[in-house]
Amino acid sequence: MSTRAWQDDAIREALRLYFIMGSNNCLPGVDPVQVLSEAIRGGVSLFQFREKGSGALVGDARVELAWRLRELCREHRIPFIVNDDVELALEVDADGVHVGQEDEAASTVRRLIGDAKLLGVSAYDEREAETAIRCGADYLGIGPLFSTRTKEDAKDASGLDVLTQMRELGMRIPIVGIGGITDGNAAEVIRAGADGISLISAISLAQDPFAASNRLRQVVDAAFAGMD
Ligand SMILES: Cc1ncc(COP(=O)(O)OP(=O)(O)O)c(N)n1
Ligand SMILES: Cc1ncsc1CCOP(=O)(O)O
Ligand SMILES: [Mg+2]
Repeated sequence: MSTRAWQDDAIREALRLYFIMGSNNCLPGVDPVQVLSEAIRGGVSLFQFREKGSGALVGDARVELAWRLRELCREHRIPFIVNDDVELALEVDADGVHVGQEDEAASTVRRLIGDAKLLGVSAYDEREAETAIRCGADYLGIGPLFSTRTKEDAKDASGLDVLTQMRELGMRIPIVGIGGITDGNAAEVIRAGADGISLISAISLAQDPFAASNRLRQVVDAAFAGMD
């Protein structure tokens, strides 16, 4: 029997609108705490702190921002995930960690964080997905599905067939799509088999993060309602 604290249905619900952000993803002069606050008000269901890449905060400033965003999520009962950095996740008592293929091995991360925290793993194709599941992933981030300018070292866009094929192969693990997702293609991602959408720029660079996340949440919820 699994000793994991998170049930798949609760994970699927949390994945619906998964916002990822670091301070360098925001418009110049815009406070990331304000962006996340507005995004949560608009319907974000899960948040990942991803402070990396050019212009990212480092050292104490990075940890300080993690704490502020972590507290905001706790206040609103939104799970808080840390990208890449297990030590930081443990320090701020995050709800989980997300790692990719170039990061610390998923099996090691699972051992370090235990069964009470969520483990998200990125996968580009079915083979990486199968390995991630064997290594203890609670959910998969599949992508980039569409082309993205946000991640400097992103692979080429895969398109949506990878999602359809994973479901056809019988993979039932909670899945979130990532990469170039907007309100114009979000419904297709859900219809292809994802439990939710994860995105950065469609919210972090929006003039109105509340309106952007509200619209995205409506598109996702409508796509699920249309599949009933
Ligand atoms: C939900 C989600 N899916 C995929 C990723 C990408 O992870 P990774 O490939 O490790 O790349 P970085 O984000 O670390 O640059 C993600 N962060 N979140
Ligand atoms: C972190 C990450 N992993 C694959 S694509 C990507 C960036 C997603 O950003 P955007 O939603 O702005 O395309
Ligand atoms: Mg990573």
